[in-house]
Amino acid sequence: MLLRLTPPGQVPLARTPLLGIDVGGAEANVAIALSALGRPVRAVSLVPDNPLGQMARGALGSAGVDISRITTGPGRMGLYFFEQPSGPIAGRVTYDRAYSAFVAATPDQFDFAGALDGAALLHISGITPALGPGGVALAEAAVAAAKAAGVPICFDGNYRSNLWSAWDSDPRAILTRLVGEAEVLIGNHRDISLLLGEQFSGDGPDRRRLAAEAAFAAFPKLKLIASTARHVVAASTHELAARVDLRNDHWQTDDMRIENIVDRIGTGDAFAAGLLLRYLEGAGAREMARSALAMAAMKHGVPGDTIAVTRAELEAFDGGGDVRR
Ligand SMILES: O=C(O)C(=O)C[C@H](O)[C@H](O)COP(=O)(O)O
Repeated sequence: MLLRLTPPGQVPLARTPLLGIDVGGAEANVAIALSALGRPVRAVSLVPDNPLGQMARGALGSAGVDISRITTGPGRMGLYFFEQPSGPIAGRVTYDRAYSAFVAATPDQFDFAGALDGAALLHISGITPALGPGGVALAEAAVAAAKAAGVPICFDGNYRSNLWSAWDSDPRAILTRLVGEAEVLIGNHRDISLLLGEQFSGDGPDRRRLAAEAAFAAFPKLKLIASTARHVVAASTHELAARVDLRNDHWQTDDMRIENIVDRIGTGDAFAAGLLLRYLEGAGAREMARSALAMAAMKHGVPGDTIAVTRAELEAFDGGGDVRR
């Protein structure tokens, strides 16, 4: 978990007198979205014992997530600054999260086995190991505990090159070990290329199928691979499709055009929540892809890193439009 600081409007970070504050973090975003959709969710983390840690914990707690396993420890809260895309200028993330309380923690400070008691799934993101050796140790301990308890694992690649390049890391080796234990992988052909050291040729859906087949062959535990396909038309207009590959089936939705984007951060995590909601219910590829795409699409209209919509709101989603009253 970390806090996001955002200049209002399109003001550049270097000149802003004001910053808005939100709670984010890949796993936390999924936890909040799934909880709002009606799934019981428990979060495991460690935050500093100060108002910033309380804010992070509080965001999960007020969304109905079980925060009894979020403890406190010495160190700081991780931060990041986000400049929204603006016309021809790309958006930008500036991280300020080294030496966070979370990465300073060691696996023995967590009771992963206890936290996983009764769990249907462990969700973990590739951002956690990208944080440094401390993050790798925590991610590996959580995955080992899930494996020992027979709890399936969902791994969302979430590749963050700026985090991996900030230390002497070997992302391929680390991510390969984690994905090797996963039943669900959220990642596209580029994530799979990074894992396998192999490029996939072809266009769009063909390349994704080739990549998925290679990943299924390399990682025998994988049952499901899901990804988004994004086409950036303009800063505030994107086209988005969802793809789900099972070993014996696949589904790719049509492109959905999303205009007047308010905030694109957290759309991948909203996608993960929509996917997992239906995966845990045993839905097929088409239903999972549709639910994941609807959640991702809706997140583009919500400021901040997180989205909390109910199941009824997800099911009523029809691409937006006028005011309902
Ligand atoms: O970058 C990080 O370290 C974070 O965890 C902050 C954000 O909350 C997630 O990155 C959102 O991820 P997307 O859903 O892929 O946009």
